[in-house]
Amino acid sequence: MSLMPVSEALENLLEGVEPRETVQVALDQANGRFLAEPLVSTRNQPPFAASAMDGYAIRHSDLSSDKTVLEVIGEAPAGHGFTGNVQSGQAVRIFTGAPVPEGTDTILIQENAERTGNRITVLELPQKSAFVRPAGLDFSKGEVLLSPPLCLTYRHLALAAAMNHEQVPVIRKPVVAILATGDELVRPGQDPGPDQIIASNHAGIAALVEDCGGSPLDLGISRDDPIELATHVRRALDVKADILVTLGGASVGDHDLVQDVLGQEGMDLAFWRIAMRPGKPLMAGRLGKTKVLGLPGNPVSSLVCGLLFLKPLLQAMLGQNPNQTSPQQAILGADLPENDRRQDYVRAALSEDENGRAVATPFSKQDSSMLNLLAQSGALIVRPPHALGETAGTMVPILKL
Ligand SMILES: Nc1nc2c(c(=O)[nH]1)N[C@H]1C(S)=C(S)[C@@H](COP(=O)(O)OP(=O)(O)OC[C@H]3O[C@@H](n4cnc5c(N)ncnc54)[C@H](O)[C@@H]3O)O[C@H]1N2
Ligand code: MOO
Repeated sequence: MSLMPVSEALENLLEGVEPRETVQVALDQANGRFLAEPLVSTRNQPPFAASAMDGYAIRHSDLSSDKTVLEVIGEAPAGHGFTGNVQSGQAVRIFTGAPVPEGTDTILIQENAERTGNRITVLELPQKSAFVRPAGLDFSKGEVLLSPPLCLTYRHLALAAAMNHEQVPVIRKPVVAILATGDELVRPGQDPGPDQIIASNHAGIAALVEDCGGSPLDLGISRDDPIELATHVRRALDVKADILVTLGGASVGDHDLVQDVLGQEGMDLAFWRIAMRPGKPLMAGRLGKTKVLGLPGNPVSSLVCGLLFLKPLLQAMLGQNPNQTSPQQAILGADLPENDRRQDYVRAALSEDENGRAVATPFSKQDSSMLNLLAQSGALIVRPPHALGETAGTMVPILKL
């Protein structure tokens, strides 16, 4: 049986995937969303020369090496500029953020002025233009300040607000319909029958989808019954899901019906079975405009395939560079045997040595049903097909979890 290499499968999956459409969302809905179009400033910031300190707006040319005395002729709080023109020998009381009055060019901070009635004495000479923020210091009208690809965070949203955008154009969240399959499964919180287990993959994959910026849609659990499976699959198409993720039923057993049913529903199969462990029975295809990703049922296989395939697919749909999970290096913490023909993703504890370097120590058990070990793992050690045995202390590529 030939197995497709991981890199080829990923390339195949991402081929021709375009970012989803642009939607406008309010700033308070935009955190963590992906910017769809360049954001252009609609104004200068600050829009006027503004004081950066509380003090007095003065004319620098008035200052002399002797103690200069100036007459205070008015006040400029933030939001209320002084309207007059300041002449030689005059000053205006000013506060942080207020426009610098006409005729003045320098701010004398109040700590360096002694005030008596309407007069101030300059105690320390400021530099010319001290504490004046020129108009447009931060940015100017027409400048492109934010550009895709970009995941909007608090910093970008504050800037978008300062540019006077009430809404921002973001890429629509891809909808990922998630369908678990199997007679043995019940939802978390339910009482399983004697031969049943709790469906865990759904919770993990839904969280991964959210982390990646997608919108998970719970299609529930289908029994191992072709008619029930087909009904669930059609629901994913009815809601125009961008991706249908099936969990389980991907392998070769008599009750692994997923691929047959999807085929009957019209799926174009792109690939099935890849040279990867865990995750060999991974399947991908297309049902109309919906991408189909059939993840293996074994929980660790499901989640590792989610990380390696579903995540990049979502990144591509969100206009991001989908190669963000490139491996880092760590010191191997224990010997590893020779690898077979499947690229291996070895669950490993991550620690630091005395020099602060990352150490990845593989767990001795690697069964793909063991979620507890995956939860304890800090990294996956990536082992290419047919890698030779490696001894502790060598450098190995890892994917941090
Ligand atoms: N004869 C062969 N048997 C198997 C092969 C093979 O090549 N030849 N491949 C094995 C590999 S590798 C994997 S991985 C599994 C995956 O099989 P399926 O995708 O068909 O998954 P199921 O058989 O439905 O389930 C496998 C296992 O996982 C449990 N499961 C399923 N869904 C969930 C869920 N949502 N949450 C938690 N656990 C789930 C299920 O109960 C099974 O224990 O096939 C091997 N067999
Ligand atoms: O590929 Mo399966 O995922 O080895 O357990």
